[in-house]
Amino acid sequence: MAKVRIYQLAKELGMSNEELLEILDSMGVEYKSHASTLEDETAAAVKELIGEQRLAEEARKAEEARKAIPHRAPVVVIMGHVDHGKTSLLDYLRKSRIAEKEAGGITQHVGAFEVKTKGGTVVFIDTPGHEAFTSIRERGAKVADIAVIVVAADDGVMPQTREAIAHAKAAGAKLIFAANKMDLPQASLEKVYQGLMKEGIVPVAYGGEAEVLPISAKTGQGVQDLLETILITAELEDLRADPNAEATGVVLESRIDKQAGVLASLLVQQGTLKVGDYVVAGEHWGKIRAMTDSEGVRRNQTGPSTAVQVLGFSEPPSAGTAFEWVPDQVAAKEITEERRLEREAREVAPEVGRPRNIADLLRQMQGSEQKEINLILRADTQGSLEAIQQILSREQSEEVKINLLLAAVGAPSESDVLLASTANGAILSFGVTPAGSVKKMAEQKGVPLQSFRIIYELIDEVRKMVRGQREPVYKEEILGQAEVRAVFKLSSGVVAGCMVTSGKITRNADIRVLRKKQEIWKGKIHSLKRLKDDVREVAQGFECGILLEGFSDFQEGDVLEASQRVEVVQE
Ligand SMILES: Nc1nc2c(ncn2[C@@H]2O[C@H](COP(=O)(O)OP(=O)(O)OP(=O)(O)O)[C@@H](O)[C@H]2O)c(=O)[nH]1
Repeated sequence: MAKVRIYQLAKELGMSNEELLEILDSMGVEYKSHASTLEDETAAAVKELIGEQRLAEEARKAEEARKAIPHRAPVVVIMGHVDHGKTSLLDYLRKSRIAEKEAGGITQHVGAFEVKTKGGTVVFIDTPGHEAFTSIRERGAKVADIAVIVVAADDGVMPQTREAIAHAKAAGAKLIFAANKMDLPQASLEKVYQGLMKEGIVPVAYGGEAEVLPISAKTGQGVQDLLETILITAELEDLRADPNAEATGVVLESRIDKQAGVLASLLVQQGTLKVGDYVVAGEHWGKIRAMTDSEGVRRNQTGPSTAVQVLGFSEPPSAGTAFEWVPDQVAAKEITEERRLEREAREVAPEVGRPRNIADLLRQMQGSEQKEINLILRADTQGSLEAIQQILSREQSEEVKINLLLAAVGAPSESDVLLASTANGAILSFGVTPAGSVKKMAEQKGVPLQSFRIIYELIDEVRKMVRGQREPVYKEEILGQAEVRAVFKLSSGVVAGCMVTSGKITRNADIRVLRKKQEIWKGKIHSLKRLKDDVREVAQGFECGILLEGFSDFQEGDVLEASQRVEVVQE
């Protein structure tokens, strides 16, 4: 390699000769002038140094830019076991907020409400429960920064408390615990502490990091402390949002009102939403005609960490969908139309790319340094659950970590599927059978769900995965057959006009051409059309045009057999 002269390197690095000479001086490199040549190693060292300096400068600028963005209020969701007091806590917070205002203030249900304290504002999502929350998360939007997990202090940690913890963690929310019903004589903070410790959560009182606040949603005792803890947690999280950015956020709720039309509650997370703006949410769009805040006040605009009810969507967007600002109606229509078409294509396409069992999950992680299997474990009894957990913890290896999202007694539920889908995890059940609806949902979402009757078979499965002993085995599955009824020679190639005589022909299938039952060619489809349209599949009884990749010598009466490779689930 030709040696580089100082002025050449300066040019390459986009700096002046003087600047580069200064750097060379600081490195102790000797030279005569800017025309002197540099050793290869010296040039490489200079480049590395400059690269590092530039990276540091970029990081500093990025941090400066971030700091210039104002803080925003934390958004909090309340979760917990049934009857532990989620609704009561929300009611208390809502009432205390109204009491601070003039009596008689009309509140408006907009999906979230603000509680203002001396230390700052906290936004609470109006609906308790983790399913809704996780389905929002599953759609890719993050709605809550903090989850308050309510645990009734007379009852202690219960199955849904565990689920709530798992869901909140999977969603990346910070957890704060509220030991509720402390007004009851049988309430025991100690019981809540013990229950949490069993889940591996160590309360501050025991030297750990988990904030556990004793409260009563009935009397209001401790609620102020809870609010303060939320604000402190939020401060540590350093939550910021740019009010000048294009508005984005999440649809919290939507419904059709007989008089007003479509009402949607939106949580603005970034930017400022204004009356007159166009927004898209999933496959729906709207022009914001009016906005009302939680106090029932008409607004012309609203900034980050606020919820408003808006008028202007022509159809209700689904709760949990992210929304975003778009410049005009043309963009709104085009984007929503594109999304609709994409969904339709997905619906007819066979599920590809989605993991179907743990081996697939692991393969997807190939390349990452430490693989982590996210598992949900369901078992018939606490005893078997603990036994499985203990053995599993020994099965982890340097490369593969087993991360138990949730270990609970009872059959896998739809909420488990949501959780697994969000966290890209798998569900293993022992001695319990998932309901048909749960299996179906798992299938739809591509969540691996496997049931076992013998503990060691379950362990064996995980062990094989962890040790990577299991190579996938495929078998061929025949999808269907089509008969060639006519041959068309077009400029694009020779198209076989076919009738699907059994099953279906899919666009991605492997094709075998059979003539008098003998295979004469094997390969892939180049295009599959019904009438003039490209389609993903054609079912029995329908005609279609098939162009193959590399075969054109069709004869009437040839049979095209479609098949696909499926992984054999090994026992
Ligand atoms: N004594 C006492 N009772 C409470 C307290 N908080 C809630 N309760 C009572 O506990 C019961 C359940 O409270 P909810 O607020 O409905 O509980 P939840 O968690 O929202 O219940 P679900 O919505 O069914 O999951 C109600 O009868 C409440 O009155 C409290 O702090 N003290």
